[in-house]
Amino acid sequence: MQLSLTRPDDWHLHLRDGDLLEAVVSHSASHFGRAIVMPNLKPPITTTAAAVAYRESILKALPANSDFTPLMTLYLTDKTSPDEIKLARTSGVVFAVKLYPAGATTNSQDGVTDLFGKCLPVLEEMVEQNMPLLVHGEVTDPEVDIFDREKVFIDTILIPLIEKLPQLKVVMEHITTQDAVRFIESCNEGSVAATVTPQHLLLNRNSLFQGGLQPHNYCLPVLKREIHRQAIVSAVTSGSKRFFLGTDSAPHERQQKECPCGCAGIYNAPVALSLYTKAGALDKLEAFTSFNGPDFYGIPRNKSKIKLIKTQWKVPESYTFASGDVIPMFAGQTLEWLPSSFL
Ligand SMILES: NC(=O)N[C@@H](CC(=O)O)C(=O)O
Ligand SMILES: [Zn+2]
Ligand SMILES: [Zn+2]
Repeated sequence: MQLSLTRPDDWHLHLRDGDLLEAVVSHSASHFGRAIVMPNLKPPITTTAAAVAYRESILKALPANSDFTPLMTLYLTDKTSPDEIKLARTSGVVFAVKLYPAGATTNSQDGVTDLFGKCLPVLEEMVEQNMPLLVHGEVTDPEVDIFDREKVFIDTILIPLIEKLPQLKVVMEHITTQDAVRFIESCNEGSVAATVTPQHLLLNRNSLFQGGLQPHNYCLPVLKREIHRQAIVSAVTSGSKRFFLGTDSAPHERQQKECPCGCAGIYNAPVALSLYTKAGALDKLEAFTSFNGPDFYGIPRNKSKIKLIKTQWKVPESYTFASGDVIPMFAGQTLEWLPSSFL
């Protein structure tokens, strides 16, 4: 048995840089046509010039015959200027601007401290340029319980934001809660959408503690209760155009995960497509993986196809690269659908 899908895109991907970029990029390039590449490097990609240079290094790291296309993003700071947004638009290679609330996640220390106080002129220019805002949707107030940070972000930032700028295109990245699903469904289709990761679709917060602390299941926003996971599954299998594939594949070397203060991020690029099939409703899969994303971003769907073959395969325990080991999501487990090469 096999499934044929229009070649999918990944609308939320961390490719890193240097040795790690070289190590991981082919895992994404072998399954996906395009990917929205996150800008949270050290230092972050805050200018169009830096995005153009980063794009060049990604293209250089690709296998020779690959036609994978990186879609670049800018990292929003308190100091980003409206002119930078104009430059981004004219470059033709920057497709979105990413909002990291300062301190919310990996490499977010240069992020935004006060969105409405500092970034309104930039957001207005983004409306002008039809440039989407991608959000890591969590508040950073240490008083707010970590499991509530997404809901509080919706109530205190996202709802006021779309009231102020109803024409701004917004993607709520890596949604984790029933609250986020309801919020997205309440917004205008075509203006506000969400990406869904394999981990938030398949795992609940028990996976963090199953038989002991499981650092390779730790990501941000942190996994939530089962009722929230079920809401995410319903959203993805409903056929709604507002939800699309964004793996949030976020490689960290093993030592950075298995240590006293481990990094947040799950490496799922090699297994993501297989894992999304586990949500069920395979008849709805192609819209989620291959149609809803390009339709929202206003770019053409891919023309080529990829096959998923129904056969059992074992996920490697780890990938060993020159730069160190990276442990994939579902390491050592058996999966049912194997993505094959392009048709
Ligand atoms: N998701 C994560 O847990 N980590 C991401 C950052 C992010 O997407 O928030 C990373 O860059 O490692
Ligand atoms: Zn994030
Ligand atoms: Zn991410």
